[in-house]
Amino acid sequence: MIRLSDVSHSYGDENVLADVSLSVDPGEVLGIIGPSGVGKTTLLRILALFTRPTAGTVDIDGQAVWTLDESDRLALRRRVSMVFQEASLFDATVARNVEYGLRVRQPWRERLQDQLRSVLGSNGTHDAVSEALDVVDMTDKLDQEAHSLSGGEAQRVSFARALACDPTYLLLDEPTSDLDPRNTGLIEDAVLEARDRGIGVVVATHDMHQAERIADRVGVLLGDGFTEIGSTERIFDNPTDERTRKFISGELVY
Ligand SMILES: Nc1ncnc2c1ncn2[C@@H]1O[C@H](COP(=O)(O)OP(=O)(O)OP(=O)(O)O)[C@@H](O)[C@H]1O
Repeated sequence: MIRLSDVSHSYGDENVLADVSLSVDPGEVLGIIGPSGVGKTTLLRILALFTRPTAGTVDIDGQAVWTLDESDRLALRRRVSMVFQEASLFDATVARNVEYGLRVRQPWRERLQDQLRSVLGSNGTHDAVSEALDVVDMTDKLDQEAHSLSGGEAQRVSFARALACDPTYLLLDEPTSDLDPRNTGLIEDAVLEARDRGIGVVVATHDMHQAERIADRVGVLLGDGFTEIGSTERIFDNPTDERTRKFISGELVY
């Protein structure tokens, strides 16, 4: 479990998050909804251990990550994959892009072992790469150059790159904000497949309907913290906080 307890974060004088607490379990989808600029990316970066919060604690499986030394923290960080809002692929084929994600996440000992024993499947592609591309329906584009992909395809490859590492936790920052309905549906299906594999998925989105479709629990980020966090059904059908109710009904416009 990743757990944030009373986490606050500021950039200089600007307080972005205040006393945020949440937990993410393997095998669930947690949706973080809130308007643009409220701090969703900051929250994901804290969960990914990229950003150290100004205050509060971040635990992974009971270990307070910011009290650990660098190498122990890096070992925990390898269990978390993040997909950014913009797909950032290298100038190489789809397969190489996904494989690269796999390699950089491997501890050097495993990389060495992989080089010593053959890890290639019959078609010359690492099994984890093919499987991850299959989840996003991109196996037929293995050899295509990344720069020639459409925006939706590139985002699906980014997703596959994150999934191929076999993370315990997968963090997605507005994964479909610029995508058409077909690509959005493919990514949403892939999120559910990741969850069914036992991965804990966090999806930050300003699209509350997306959260309603795919999340098991939802946290509503308004102002500098959660107005509430709970089961998707309860948050959408019976919010206890007035600001949540207004945000979900569209009365609260940012
Ligand atoms: N590195 C940084 N330095 C200074 N301010 C920052 C930094 N990163 C984010 N901010 C500020 O923190 C606030 C929250 O930003 P953040 O990107 O976390 O929000 P968001 O909810 O993800 O927004 P969006 O949905 O538009 O991406 C914004 O006011 C932003 O300008």
